[in-house]
Amino acid sequence: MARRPLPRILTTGSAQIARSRELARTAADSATDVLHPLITITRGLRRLAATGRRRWADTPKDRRGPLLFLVASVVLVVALVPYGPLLAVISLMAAAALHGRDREPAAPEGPDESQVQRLKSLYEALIPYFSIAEDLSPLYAHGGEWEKAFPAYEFDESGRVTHLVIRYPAYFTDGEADSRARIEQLLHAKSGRGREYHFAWEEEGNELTVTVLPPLPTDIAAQRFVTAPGETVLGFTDPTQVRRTLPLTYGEERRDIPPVVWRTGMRSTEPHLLIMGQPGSGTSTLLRSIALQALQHGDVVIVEGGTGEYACLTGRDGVLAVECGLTGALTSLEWAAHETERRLIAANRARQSGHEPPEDTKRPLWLLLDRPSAFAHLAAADGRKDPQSLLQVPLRHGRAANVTVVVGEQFDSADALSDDVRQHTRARVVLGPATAEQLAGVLGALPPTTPAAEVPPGRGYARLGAGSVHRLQVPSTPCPYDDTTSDAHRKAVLALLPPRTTPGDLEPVEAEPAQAVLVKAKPVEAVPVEAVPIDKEPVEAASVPAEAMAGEAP
Ligand SMILES: Nc1ncnc2c1ncn2[C@@H]1O[C@H](COP(=O)(O)OP(=O)(O)OP(=O)(O)O)[C@@H](O)[C@H]1O
Repeated sequence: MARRPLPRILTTGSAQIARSRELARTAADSATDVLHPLITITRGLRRLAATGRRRWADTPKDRRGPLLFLVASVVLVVALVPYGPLLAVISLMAAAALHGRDREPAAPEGPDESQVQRLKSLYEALIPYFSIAEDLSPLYAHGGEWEKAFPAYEFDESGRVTHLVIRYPAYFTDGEADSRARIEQLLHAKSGRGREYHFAWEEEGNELTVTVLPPLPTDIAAQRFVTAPGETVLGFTDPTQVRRTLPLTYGEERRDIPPVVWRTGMRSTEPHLLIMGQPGSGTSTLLRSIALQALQHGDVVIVEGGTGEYACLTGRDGVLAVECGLTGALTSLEWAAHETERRLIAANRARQSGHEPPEDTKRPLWLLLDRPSAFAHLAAADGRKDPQSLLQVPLRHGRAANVTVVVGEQFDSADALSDDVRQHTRARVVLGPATAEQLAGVLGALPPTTPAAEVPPGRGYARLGAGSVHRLQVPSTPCPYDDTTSDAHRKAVLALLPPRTTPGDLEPVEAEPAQAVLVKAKPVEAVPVEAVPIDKEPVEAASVPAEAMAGEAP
């Protein structure tokens, strides 16, 4: 069959067509330039009309009548005012021109080339971990589709991953800490260097969500936190796991930050705290912060074996003792052990007789020990008791007696901690740089985040009982006599100190108001004393049961 010839225009006129196309395009461009204001105003009018329609649809039916009346009145007034209609038209055109302007060009969708490259290399790196030979249609395979494995991703301005959802096959052993750790290490090495990543494993959906965590704020000064009695703020954390926030003052600014709140007292499941860290990591600062909060509602005994700098607390209302020497430490802790027993016995008696526990058993008593291991060494050299042995009763029975023990210690002296301290401190904090072994040893679990490249003082992790591990930043609570720290932060601490009530050099033994109260309370029961005409001081009558109580204790 003979071929039909092509129309002439297609065979000979291609150059002409191209020229005509060019001409048409230029004409269209010029027309667009000329008509641009008109196009903008038309677009604006369209948008204004759409907004008006939407508003009308959103207006409840019962309000439409009055609205219509209002609009009609405005139109009438405008129509009657001299030049009103002209002004109205000009205003409408101006508003339309304003609304009709071109909006910001939409950001290009999907990752750019370098981002695709990053995701691809991450995908390739995960293949050995997320595939097995028996899998006939593996999600992870060389040359496979990374889009299926990474359903969601976000990048920062520098092109680094800030959020990534990773799908993995159901046979991956995501319940095993080692398997998880391998993936977390790989992701950190490949895209997280210098930043902290949070890993959320969703075992049911076989998905891992990786999120970059912003650094925790380091500029929070000591202040009165909005907490209930029995609550102590250890520091501040990420909003990912803590729903509660505290309103905080930052100079003149106010911000809401999620806190790590530790509950103490009778109903607490973690009534005592252990803080571990490297030298200079901020353990003394945290102890000072706890002391300032504790003094709001209770009494504090401080035993200092390091360079904790608690001089600012000496002689303040509620501070029963600040001990730096072995003898003082032993005396204070011995008293604290007896006081715990006394409180227990008094509370038990009250319970048995169907009364409320006496008031003097309810006031919280805090024993704060900074580096007690320093005394262990001294005591051994001197052939005396290790002060830590006196913590046995407060640690074992403190919860029922409202006695709380906080121990701060350095990693290199961890061996010197007594078994009681290890067993009964269920609230744990690690401050400063720490290895995975150290973190797991103290917290009993690894944090769900990668280690920070730079660890500021007061940065670490907290775990309350069997709860999750939280990142933690302790509020800056410097010793106010330390003039190397910020003036504002020192002043903030000074403002929180209770007034001085006793001379700074008083011995703790003299500061035993609780026992004195008990002694005075006793003669009420000792009715026979009143019946017999003996004008003895009640102190003598009461001193017998007080001693007997101490003797009864286990
Ligand atoms: N949360 C914090 N915010 C700001 N600075 C802090 C914080 N914690 C500690 N620092 C600063 O770090 C330094 C060391 O703190 P601190 O004395 O509390 O550490 P430490 O662990 O007790 O060490 P050491 O036992 O060697 O004294 C101090 O200068 C202190 O001001």
